[in-house]
Amino acid sequence: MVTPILPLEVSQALVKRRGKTLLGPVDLTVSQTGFTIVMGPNGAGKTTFLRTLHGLERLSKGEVIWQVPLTEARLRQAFVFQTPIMLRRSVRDNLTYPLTLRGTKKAKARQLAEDWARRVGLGGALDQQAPQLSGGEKQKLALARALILDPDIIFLDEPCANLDGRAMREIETILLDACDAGTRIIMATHDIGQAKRLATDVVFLMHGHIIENSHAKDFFAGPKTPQAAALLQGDIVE
Ligand SMILES: Nc1ncnc2c1ncn2[C@@H]1O[C@H](COP(=O)(O)OP(=O)(O)OP(=O)(O)O)[C@@H](O)[C@H]1O
Repeated sequence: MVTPILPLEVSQALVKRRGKTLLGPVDLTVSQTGFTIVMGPNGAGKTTFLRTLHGLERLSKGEVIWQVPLTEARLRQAFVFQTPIMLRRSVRDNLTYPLTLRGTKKAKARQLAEDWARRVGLGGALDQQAPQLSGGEKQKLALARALILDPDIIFLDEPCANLDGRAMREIETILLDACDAGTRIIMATHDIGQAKRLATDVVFLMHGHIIENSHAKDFFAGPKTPQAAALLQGDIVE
């Protein structure tokens, strides 16, 4: 049996750059299942927080501990950036590339690429050059490219920023399906409606600190902090 990589234990994690604290110290346990939405105003540290969990940020102090060795944990997680970077190749090649890098046979990789392209609505675009796709299509390709590796956990940094309602809904459906299939999801968003539609729990950040970490139902029914209450009311939170 494969050892689960979760729960993830974040202990006193601190990220400082040039004397400025960007994040922390933060403590958090990421459970094995669920859809965590990370909220907070601009500059609160959401991106830094996601990057820290994923292992992209050098910690000034503290630890991020997976249940498996780090080299293995790295291979079993994925990150989707707000502005995805596409290979200057076809949609098909963008999808097969991460697989062949990991040793998947060419025919199998092509098969999976075709399956995933279809699942995200890009079945008709397999031979199109990826950089020529629309913003929403690029985001769907970025998602497929992450999910094709069947990660245990996926981090997403505002994947729907600048997308219209239809593209957003399509991406949300893909994410909810992945979550139902057992992929742990942690996603930053500014969109309160989206947070309500997707979250099982919410991490609310202010000035690099987690000031709330609650079940989504509790958070949206009655946030514990005035900052979160203000944000949910549509007030400006700084
Ligand atoms: N490499 C860096 N060096 C110095 N400061 C940084 C660095 N990266 C981020 N910051 C600062 O850290 C703070 C947190 O940034 P971060 O991008 O994590 O916030 P955010 O909540 O994701 O913001 P937004 O909602 O605007 O995307 C900001 O004040 C930012 O300017």
